[in-house]
Amino acid sequence: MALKAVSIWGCYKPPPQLGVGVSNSHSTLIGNLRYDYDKCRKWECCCLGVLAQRATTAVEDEGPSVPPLVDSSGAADGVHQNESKGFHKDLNLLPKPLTAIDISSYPRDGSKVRVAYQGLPGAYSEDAALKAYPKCETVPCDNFEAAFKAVELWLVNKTVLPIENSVGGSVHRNYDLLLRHRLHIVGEVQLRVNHCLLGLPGVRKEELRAVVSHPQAFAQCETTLSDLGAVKIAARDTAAAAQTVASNCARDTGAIASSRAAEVYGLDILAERIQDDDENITRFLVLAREPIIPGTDRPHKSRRRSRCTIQSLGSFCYEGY
Ligand SMILES: O=C(O)C(=O)C[C@]1(C(=O)O)C=C[C@@H](O)C=C1
Repeated sequence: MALKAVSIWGCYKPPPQLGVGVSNSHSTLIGNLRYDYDKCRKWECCCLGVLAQRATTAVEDEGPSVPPLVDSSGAADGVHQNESKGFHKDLNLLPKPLTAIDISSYPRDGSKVRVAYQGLPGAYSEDAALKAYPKCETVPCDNFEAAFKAVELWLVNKTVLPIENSVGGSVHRNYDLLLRHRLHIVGEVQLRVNHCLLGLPGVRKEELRAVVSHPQAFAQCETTLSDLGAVKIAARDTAAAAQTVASNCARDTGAIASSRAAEVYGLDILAERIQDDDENITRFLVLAREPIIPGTDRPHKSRRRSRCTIQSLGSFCYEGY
């Protein structure tokens, strides 16, 4: 799903998100962000259809991987059986059932890797997905649960999720989700998060009475927030906060989000790098259905060879592996 960084005034239509709405205490403001669940379901079904079709095509293109069995009459086994039943089809030409390898994490037909993330276009999680896979197709999801499900249902290849921030600490909910789902950690992305204060075009920061953002972003920008003295309103992600300000035309409300979110939702940047700690890093995990199996095709060298190997194996033993 390609993103266009265009101004949203009057015409921005957010792309469909996977998943269902989450209740929020600021329902009047945030409620506008919810998408029609039926539309999302239709979109999911459509994606499933496309994926299934793509996978089937890939298998058909490959042709038979095993040579047909030939009986004493010289006829291929499948043809022979079919002819005896009155059919004239070679069974080997029929599409084979899909296997996990057919729909691999790197599609064979050259199509893009699809990476799900929680939030709207312009969220930091999308930045993390694009940092990990610069050419990927990012798929916005309504919540983390939906991002996990998108991988499990083969709608996407991978998902990225924030796991901890250098200032705000651990994202506990995501540890729970990691335990509840059977996805594998296949990578890690460290993203430098530079928060901006955004507002409607022409608004000055002194005019702001409220600020919308993700609770993690609030935790990372406490000094700026106390200087502003504005009321904090929680949003599901920082891009949703930017979208809320833009779509409500709220001149007295700002958002804490990225400079990319400002571009996507047509907002002005009122202040940059407003986080308390300049080294504000969020660590994201990349999850997939299949684990990465370390290769056994190459020998691993060590200078002090056997002694070193025994020592390193010993530390695994010591740690109880
Ligand atoms: O709100 C976003 O944009 C997110 O991607 C979520 C999130 C988080 O949950 O930690 C990611 C990075 C920042 O630390 C702030 C928020």
